Amino acid sequence: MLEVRNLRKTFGDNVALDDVSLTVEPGRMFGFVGANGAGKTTTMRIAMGVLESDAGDVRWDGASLTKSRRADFGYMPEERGLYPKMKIAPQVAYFGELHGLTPAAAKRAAGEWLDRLGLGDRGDDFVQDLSLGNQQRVQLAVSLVHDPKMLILDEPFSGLDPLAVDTMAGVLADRSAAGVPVIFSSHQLDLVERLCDTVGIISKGKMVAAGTVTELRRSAGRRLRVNVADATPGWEQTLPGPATSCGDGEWLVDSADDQGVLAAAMAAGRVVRFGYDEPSLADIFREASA
Ligand SMILES: Nc1ncnc2c1ncn2[C@@H]1O[C@H](COP(=O)(O)OP(=O)(O)OP(=O)(O)O)[C@@H](O)[C@H]1O
Repeated sequence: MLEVRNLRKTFGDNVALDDVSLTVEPGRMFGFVGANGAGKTTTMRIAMGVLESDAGDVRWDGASLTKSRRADFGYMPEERGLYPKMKIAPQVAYFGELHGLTPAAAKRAAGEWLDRLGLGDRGDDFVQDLSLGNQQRVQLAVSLVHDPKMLILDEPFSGLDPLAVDTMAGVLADRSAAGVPVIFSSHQLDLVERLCDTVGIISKGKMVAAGTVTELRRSAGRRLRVNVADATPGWEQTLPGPATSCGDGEWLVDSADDQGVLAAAMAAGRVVRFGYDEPSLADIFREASA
């Protein structure tokens, strides 16, 4: 289990992280979301020991992280980190050896991961000759080649086509199912909602919400969605709570009085839609980041 506790980090006067904590449990996929500059990369860099925090600590399985324990982690940095003029298969194997695999084991694992990621026939190509999306697959192979105990990935899905997204998502889900804690940052909230057990929302250096998507939905509060065909204009003023128009006669109503909303709608005309509206992660994100 990875525990990030009370991190603080400043760059000059800029407070990049202010008391940031999060936990990634074994077999869980944690989606780390936040606007540009919110502090995701800084948090992950500190977790990987690339950057030092001013305060707070990072623990792995209950103990402080040391360099050698971090060697068991797989990391996809935001700035990536491949050698453009080196061939793909030897490069992935080289990173495996850096993490302690024997040359034979590293070569075998590199071949297996490149096959799995759809690059089995590109092993002799130079990295610089691959498309950006394929370079990203190689970067994923590099982060996985040594069978890491923890995966930390900075925007692994950015710039990938839908098929590559599916491949990447499948690999991460497999690793997570095998018990590996996985944390990744992303701006693709639909993807995070689909893949992650737990989500953390960071805004201006502070964690403003964390939990399962169900928990976040519950705390965001439910609203009623109602649509009345041919209603008299202004009927929404009879509702027992503030209403926001969604267009085409549909309204979102902030009210715990569901029967009161239904009664007002029925009095206004023919009710063609009525029910609770589950906020999407995008809705929750907008609210939490406001
Ligand atoms: N090396 C650095 N020197 C100075 N300021 C930095 C440095 N790295 C990050 N920052 C600042 O720290 C804050 C957090 O940046 P960070 O890169 O962690 O955000 P992020 O959430 O990863 O953003 P994005 O989604 O754009 O990648 C920003 O204000 C950024 O300008």
